[in-house]
Amino acid sequence: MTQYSRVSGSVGLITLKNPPVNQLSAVVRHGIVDTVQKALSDPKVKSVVICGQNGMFCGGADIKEFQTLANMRGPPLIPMIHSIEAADKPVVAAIEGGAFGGGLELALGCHYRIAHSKAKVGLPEVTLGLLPAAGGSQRLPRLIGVPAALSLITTGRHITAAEALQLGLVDQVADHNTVDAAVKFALSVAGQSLDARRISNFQCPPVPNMDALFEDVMQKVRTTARGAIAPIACVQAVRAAATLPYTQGMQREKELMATLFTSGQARALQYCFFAQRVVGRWSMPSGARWDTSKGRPIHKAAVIGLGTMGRGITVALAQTGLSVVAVETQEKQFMEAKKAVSNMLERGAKRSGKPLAHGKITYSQSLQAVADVDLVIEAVFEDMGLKKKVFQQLSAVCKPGTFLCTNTSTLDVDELASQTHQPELVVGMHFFAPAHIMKLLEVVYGPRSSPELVAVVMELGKKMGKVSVAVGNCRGFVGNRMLKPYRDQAYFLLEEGATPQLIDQALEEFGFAMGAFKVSDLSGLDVGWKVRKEEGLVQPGGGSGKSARIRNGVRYSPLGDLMCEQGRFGQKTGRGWYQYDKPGSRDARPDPWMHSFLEEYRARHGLVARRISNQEVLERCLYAMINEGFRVLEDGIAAGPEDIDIIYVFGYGWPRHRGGPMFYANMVGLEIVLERLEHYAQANPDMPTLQPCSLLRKLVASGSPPVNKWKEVIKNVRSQL
Ligand SMILES: CCCCCCCC(=O)CC(=O)SCCNC(=O)CCNC(=O)[C@H](O)C(C)(C)COP(=O)(O)OP(=O)(O)OC[C@H]1O[C@@H](n2cnc3c(N)ncnc32)[C@H](O)[C@@H]1OP(=O)(O)O
Ligand SMILES: NC(=O)C1=CN([C@@H]2O[C@H](COP(=O)(O)OP(=O)(O)OC[C@H]3O[C@@H](n4cnc5c(N)ncnc54)[C@H](O)[C@@H]3O)[C@@H](O)[C@H]2O)C=CC1
Repeated sequence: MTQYSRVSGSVGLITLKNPPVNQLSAVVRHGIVDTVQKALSDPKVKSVVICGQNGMFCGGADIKEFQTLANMRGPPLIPMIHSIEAADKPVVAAIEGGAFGGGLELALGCHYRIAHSKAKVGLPEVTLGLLPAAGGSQRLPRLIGVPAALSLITTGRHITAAEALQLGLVDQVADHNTVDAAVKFALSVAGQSLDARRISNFQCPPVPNMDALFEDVMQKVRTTARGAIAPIACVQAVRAAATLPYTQGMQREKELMATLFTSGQARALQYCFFAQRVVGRWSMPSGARWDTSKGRPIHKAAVIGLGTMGRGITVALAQTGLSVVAVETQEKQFMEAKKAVSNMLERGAKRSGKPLAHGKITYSQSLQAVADVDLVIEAVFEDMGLKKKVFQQLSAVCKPGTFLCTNTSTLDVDELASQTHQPELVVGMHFFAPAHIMKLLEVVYGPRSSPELVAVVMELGKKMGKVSVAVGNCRGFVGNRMLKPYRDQAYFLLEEGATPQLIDQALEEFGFAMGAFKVSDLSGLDVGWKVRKEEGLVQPGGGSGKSARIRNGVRYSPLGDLMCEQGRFGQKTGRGWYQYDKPGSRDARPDPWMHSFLEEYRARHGLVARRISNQEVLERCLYAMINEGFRVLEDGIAAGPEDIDIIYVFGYGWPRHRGGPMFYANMVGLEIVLERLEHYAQANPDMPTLQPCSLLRKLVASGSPPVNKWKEVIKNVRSQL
């Protein structure tokens, strides 16, 4: 709703009231239209202030209304904003908290904008697969110029009040009560001419070499968009602002929005927005939940092992303001880590403009140094024997009640918990490299893990700026478990006739940041090789005969092992599935050696290369992964499809505009996914990961309900077990 009052004698004060973020639902839009009308027709009112309740101006259109066009009743935003701009009394927006999307567009229709110093503003529509279509794409470039508007609109980034002031987006910044400041300001401008304040009448500030600017921006946007259409439409809309009169620009904005609005991409991105919030409301099979489990404050934390991961985790913890004890036993690593952490912190401070967190870290080469910490994150080598020893030591050294966490990427968290005196105080905190940058944190609980600990770790993840997803314990947890069948299929396709480039290109065209083989080169082929050797899967020389490509009755590809035997570990050795200029270089080039290697391999194993289509690459890699996702749901390892999708979007480079693997399956059609899996499973009886999982069959049998209804089917399936 919207509240109206007259304050200071002659100022009409309109307050948006719609928790949680005063989003512009139909009722609010009605309220604005009515109260603006009231203020403008009241002769006692000389100026108007629009603000939002609870320290928040407005979070934009009500995204929930976008689910169906039929929901979008009530006065449309565009004429509402026009009538504010056309008013003959000054209208001032008092921006506290934030003005985003339609909220900022509303403020741009006002004649003046005053923001609190802690407020943020932005046009994040692009992140929802849309563009600022309530005049934002036309007014913002007219106000702050084309280059700055392009930067804000194509990225959707939120900017501070200080930056907004510098850009001329707001007129004043208030340190104290913004509404009071706006009322005072409104009194001071009452009666003044508004001709120069209506942004739609402005000309865009001229840009030298405008064609070149737009070409350049479009090229950059196309590269980073990875197939997303909204950023491209945003550039086109701003171009219309720069080249067309306002009314025609608005027409173009409307046309572009109509295409975006009905696109599957907008649905996927809006699903991701809500899914990200759903995963914060975690639950455990025991019934413990986010709203009934209370954590306790963590003041001091420790990191054990300062290798690749430990360094990033130390930085992420220190940046939250915690005291951190960083432990590394090897002298060389110890010295290098200190320097590396300090550089990472400096770079982080430069990027964020926040003060350095150096002083909060103490370094030690002894585990004894962690005796008084509240929480430990272990990040030593991926070796069960070593980790067990470290957990036994931690259990002996740490004060009672200390939370013990492991950053293992695959090992059994329960087995580690069983090494300690208080197994209920052990969970996995699976960070992704680089740990201080990557947004995803998988929080892995076991059957004995205490809800208090899960609450603590989820909260800590939030403080570190992570998107934390609570999942159950199994090999590879959710992310790496689902990655295995995806990677296996990529290897099998190589055997059958594909090349690394062909497969990667298909996956990158789909929208992945990197194809499976580029990722493998980046993370190092030797990592998986070590694990496979420990599991007894590796036969020197790749083995021969029928058994060479079968392990435990299941198809196995020794290709990765053969690559490692040749020292081709990926980027680190300058040779992997691709070749690189030098070790450590990132520029992947196809390697002609690969052609003869694969030919020779196929000849040895009696395989005849065939043409592999992009469609087969996508179906086999993605549907195998999705099928495993259904198994993860069936096993209760993930609470719902949102958890899986968020893990993939934030941790594995899955294109956000495709919503995550489970949402994608829903978009494709579950019956189609099932049919294709059946087809491939029949052709490859030695690949059980292609055998459709029973949950997928049950979902199809129950009419392929939309993704937000899957939990009900899963509940029924699980109750029948
Ligand atoms: C042909 C059709 C023509 C149509 C023309 C329309 C053109 C347009 O211009 C379209 C738009 O406005 S699109 C909307 C643009 N606004 C945004 O993207 C802001 C989204 N919200 C945020 O970024 C953060 O919530 C924010 C920064 C605001 C606050 O962050 P916090 O971390 O403090 O809080 P959250 O946990 O994110 O959110 C709290 C609860 O609020 C819900 N929510 C947030 N924004 C919403 C919004 N705009 N609409 C509906 N619900 C919204 C959010 O879901 C959460 O609730 P729960 O999910 O229940 O927890
Ligand atoms: N590298 C990656 O991309 C990811 C790794 N992980 C997991 O993180 C853990 C660490 O991996 P990385 O950082 O890559 O390994 P790393 O080999 O770079 O670092 C491990 C560090 O632990 C130190 N260390 C070994 N024993 C120790 C002990 N008893 N006390 C103190 N320090 C000790 C080593 O000296 C080394 O510096 C592993 O469990 C791994 O599976 C998880 C996610 C991603």
